[in-house]
Amino acid sequence: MKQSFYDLSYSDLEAIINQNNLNPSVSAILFNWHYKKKETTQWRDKISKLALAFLENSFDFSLPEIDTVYESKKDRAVKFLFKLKDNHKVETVLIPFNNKYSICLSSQVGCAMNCSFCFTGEQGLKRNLTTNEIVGQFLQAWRWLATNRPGEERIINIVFMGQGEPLHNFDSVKKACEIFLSQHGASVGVQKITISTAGYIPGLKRWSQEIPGVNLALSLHSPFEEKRNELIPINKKYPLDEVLTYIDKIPLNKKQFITYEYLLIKDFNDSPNDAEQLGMLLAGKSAYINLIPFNPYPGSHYKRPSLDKVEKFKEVLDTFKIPTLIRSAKGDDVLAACGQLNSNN
Ligand SMILES: C[S@@+](CC[C@H](N)C(=O)[O-])C[C@H]1O[C@@H](n2cnc3c(N)ncnc32)[C@H](O)[C@@H]1O
Ligand code: SF4
Repeated sequence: MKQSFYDLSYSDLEAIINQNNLNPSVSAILFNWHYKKKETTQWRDKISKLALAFLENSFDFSLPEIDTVYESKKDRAVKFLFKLKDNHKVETVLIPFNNKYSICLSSQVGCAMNCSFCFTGEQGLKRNLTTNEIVGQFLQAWRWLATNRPGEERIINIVFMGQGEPLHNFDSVKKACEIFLSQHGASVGVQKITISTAGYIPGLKRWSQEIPGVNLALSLHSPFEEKRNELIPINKKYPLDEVLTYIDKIPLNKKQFITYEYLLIKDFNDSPNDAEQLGMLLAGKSAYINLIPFNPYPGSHYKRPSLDKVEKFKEVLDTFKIPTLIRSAKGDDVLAACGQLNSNN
């Protein structure tokens, strides 16, 4: 089977082009057409016949197939169900703001972490996604926008908040980040990429050493170890205390901060005391808090707190002077909001 072109970082491609004595400009031409112009055919006319024959014999240029597109009637969010070559399926979401989008990428088919509030967790882990399947989600979503919402094909943030635990599939996620960041291609700014984790310490170590500029979001969800154990089983192996101690030691650049995501569940972790303890835990850190009211899904047993309760929770955090945002549930009418992705069909 041919290797996917979309698994190659720019330096991988350069090395292959050099080894095969092809014109060095081929690498820049390919990255420019695929990732900057996001165009799949015209690059073929821009290189020699020799280089074209070599590339077509060596690489697979196909992308994950779009199986179904779900467009929110409420807020222009778009969810894609992709069919992969082995018939596994995975979901990706375009989250709108103004006429731009953030893209929420999946890193695994399902997830091994089994969090008690997450539809993806219910799927279990089927397998890791390859780099080309991650990069492919981005390119296909961009092309869908160019065709269906011309003028709106502006994806300016990339968040690994779809299906899966990205730090549990570090190699593929890291290579995908390298491809997105490459100056020869999409040239996404490092601060525009965020990896969200449930707190998988081995992956945190690799993130801090290998792609430290990429933003990190920690799914915190309770300042209390016992309650967090109930929500995120991996907390029993990597307790919050150890995760925060590890994160605190990571040198951040001046513009960098850690986002702490806090899922709000009615009558479970939404009291003023929970907010107070959370504030005490994070006060003084380079922190942003994102409050995420629980998004229900078929068969879920938790409930979302009232908006009034959510706002009161935020008011307590405001007293600690920690910037806090209440995240709206975009695309929840098509099960496209946080934690509602599930491709088990
Ligand atoms: C689906 S996860 C993917 C990234 C990574 N696995 C993690 O847990 O951070 C992205 C975010 O969605 C949150 N989430 C999961 N299920 C949710 C639900 N039902 N309602 C609201 N947020 C949810 C997670 O806690 C996490 O903060
Ligand atoms: S919240 Fe994240 S880590 Fe937990 S099951 Fe869902 S995708 Fe996995």
